[in-house]
Amino acid sequence: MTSFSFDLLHEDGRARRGRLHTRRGVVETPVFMPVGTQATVKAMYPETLKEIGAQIILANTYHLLLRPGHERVRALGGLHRFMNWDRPILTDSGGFQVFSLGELRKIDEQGVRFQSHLDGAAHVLTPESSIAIQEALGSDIIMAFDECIPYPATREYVAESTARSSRWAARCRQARQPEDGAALFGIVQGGMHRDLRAQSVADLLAIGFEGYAVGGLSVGESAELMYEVMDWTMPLLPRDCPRYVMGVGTPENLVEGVRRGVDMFDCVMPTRNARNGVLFTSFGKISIKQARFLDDESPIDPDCDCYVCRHYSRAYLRHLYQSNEILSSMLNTHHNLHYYQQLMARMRDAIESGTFETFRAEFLAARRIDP
Ligand SMILES: CNc1nc2c(CCNCC3CCCC3)c3nc(N)[nH]c(=O)c3cc2[nH]1
Ligand SMILES: [Zn+2]
Repeated sequence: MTSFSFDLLHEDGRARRGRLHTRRGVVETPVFMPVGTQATVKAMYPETLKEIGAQIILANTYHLLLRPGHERVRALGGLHRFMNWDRPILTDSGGFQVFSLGELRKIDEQGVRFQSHLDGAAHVLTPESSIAIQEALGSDIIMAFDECIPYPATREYVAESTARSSRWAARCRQARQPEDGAALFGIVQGGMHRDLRAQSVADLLAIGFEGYAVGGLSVGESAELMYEVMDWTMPLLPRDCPRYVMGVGTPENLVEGVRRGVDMFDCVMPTRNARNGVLFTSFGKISIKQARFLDDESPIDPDCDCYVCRHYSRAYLRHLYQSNEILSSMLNTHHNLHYYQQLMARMRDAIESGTFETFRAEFLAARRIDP
């Protein structure tokens, strides 16, 4: 059983070009991971995900625990077989979704008690059960069970919650089955406090993980504050381990995160925005429902070489969206995910050739909206 490892191949300033070796294949970093909440990246065939360059996707403990149930997925051969995706899958541990989706919930030392947002049934997630669920799903990268601290929060709450997440992290390490080749990542908390972030990193390093995520960001804080927390936290993490910032972000966030030494990202933005008709381009976002696209025969982005931009006009995509056609979500998602993957591929190349700062300057200069 090949175990998990990370190669640091190039550095350009604090930007890093690396390679993850997982039990289900290699992942070139920096990488953007499309979100597949309910065992599907919405509106995308797995074959199309591969065509646009997706190397690894996310799934979620919270959703799959509730439906169809992790034991059912295990009995059906695991998540990869279930959804016909033979590349790596990273699973989040469920805590974040309990807070952002679940109804009534109660958090204590044991874990989180909550009611299903589907049928109100009572459930409990603990560090031990979250790990067991992710193992049952067949996850290749398992996330520690943590509390994503809301923002804003009192310093006292941040300190207490972060200390509890550190205790939970130790329980996750203990709960992991030995050597099944899947990796376990710790998640740094600490809110927006430099000393509490440093304490959280120290706690996790003492336990030891194959990779380290920075949690508690993209929770309503400004981009500047998010970057400041990255500036404090990245240098404290081991240089030879992958760093993953959870729930981030816009194309600009990805460029600024890579510049600060982040290797892995996930965000629902490209897929969710696509279904709402918001499309990403090299010159900024456009909302395809606008009347100005009624007779516009040009592609979404003249600089994009994706299947959608090669075959369909803005006028047609606007028509599909206005008509609430299923193909609208399919084509918009295909283009947005292709844009995100291309952005990451360009950053990987730029770091390799030592031209990341030039890439960043050109990326920022192009951000305007066409008249
Ligand atoms: C959007 N902002 C944000 N997301 C965060 C997430 C979720 C990341 N995305 C998970 C996918 C979405 C559904 C299926 C899996 C966070 N997750 C954890 N465990 N901890 C965080 O601090 C944490 C923090 C986060 N901030
Ligand atoms: Zn395109």
